[in-house]
Amino acid sequence: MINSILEKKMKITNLAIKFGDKEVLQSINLQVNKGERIAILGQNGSGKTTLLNLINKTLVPTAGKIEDEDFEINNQNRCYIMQHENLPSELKIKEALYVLAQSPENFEKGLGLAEHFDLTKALDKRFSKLSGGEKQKLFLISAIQNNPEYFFLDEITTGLDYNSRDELLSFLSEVFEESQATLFLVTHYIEEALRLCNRFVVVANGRITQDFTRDELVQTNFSLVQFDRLQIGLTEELIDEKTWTYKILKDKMPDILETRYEEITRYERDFVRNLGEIISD
Ligand SMILES: Nc1ncnc2c1ncn2[C@@H]1O[C@H](COP(=O)(O)OP(=O)(O)OP(=O)(O)O)[C@@H](O)[C@H]1O
Repeated sequence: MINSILEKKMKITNLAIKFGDKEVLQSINLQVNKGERIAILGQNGSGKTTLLNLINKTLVPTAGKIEDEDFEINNQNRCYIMQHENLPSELKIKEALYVLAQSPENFEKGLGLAEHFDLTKALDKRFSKLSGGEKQKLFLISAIQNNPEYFFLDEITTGLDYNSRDELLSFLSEVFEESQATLFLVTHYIEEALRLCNRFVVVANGRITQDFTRDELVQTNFSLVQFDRLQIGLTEELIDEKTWTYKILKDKMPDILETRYEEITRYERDFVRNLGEIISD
């Protein structure tokens, strides 16, 4: 079953886009298997959201092509969630799930998901009264109730505190464990990419400069500093001393720079996560 899904491919060739005179993406080449969960990483302004929007057809490229006949992405089978989504402030969660459900059965599924993910008590709360984490959960549930095959998630945990982010990531991990959906996730957070994705691509200088599967990361004994390189999208020669993450870690926790990500302690992990937040803000 999984094999037959993975045989379905999307092929992106020499994709480029300009905004006015500004060439944001110049030559993107990427082959995606259906069912992959891809983290799109890179510095601010590198073109991650633009790439996401080209793949989900919100934007039209100025050159190149996307061959995605095997995928058949449309408004019914995709969900697209961004940072700081909004709904009318007076709408209650239950009403939002109802309005956004594609059928009565899907609405029932939404209510079941709300119960499963501890939102039952909040069903009668108005949108304006929800916390940031509750809002993002609501958007995810309202999308998941419609059984999407494709997820386009753009910095959905930015601005959430540690506990809300942790909860949302557990929620999403559970969703993806039980589904064969394809995910494109734009994020600045190492933790988020590692928890949700099985492939990591970095966009820099209008191109994809790195492309790793999870297995490749594990086989190379990937350390934190290497992941930081990936995330920031610089080549080995340019990196070390020039990144803030590296400078701060070197100063505060020199030992963990070469420690394998899985082996660092919870405290160190939180430190790095907070550092990631400071840097990307
Ligand atoms: N509609 C638009 N019109 C003009 N310029 C745009 C438009 N959309 C994006 N850009 C520019 O394209 C570049 C890439 O933007 P994009 O949002 O894709 O980057 P990003 O990697 O997602 O950034 P961030 O990490 O800050 O969210 C930026 O310089 C941005 O200003």
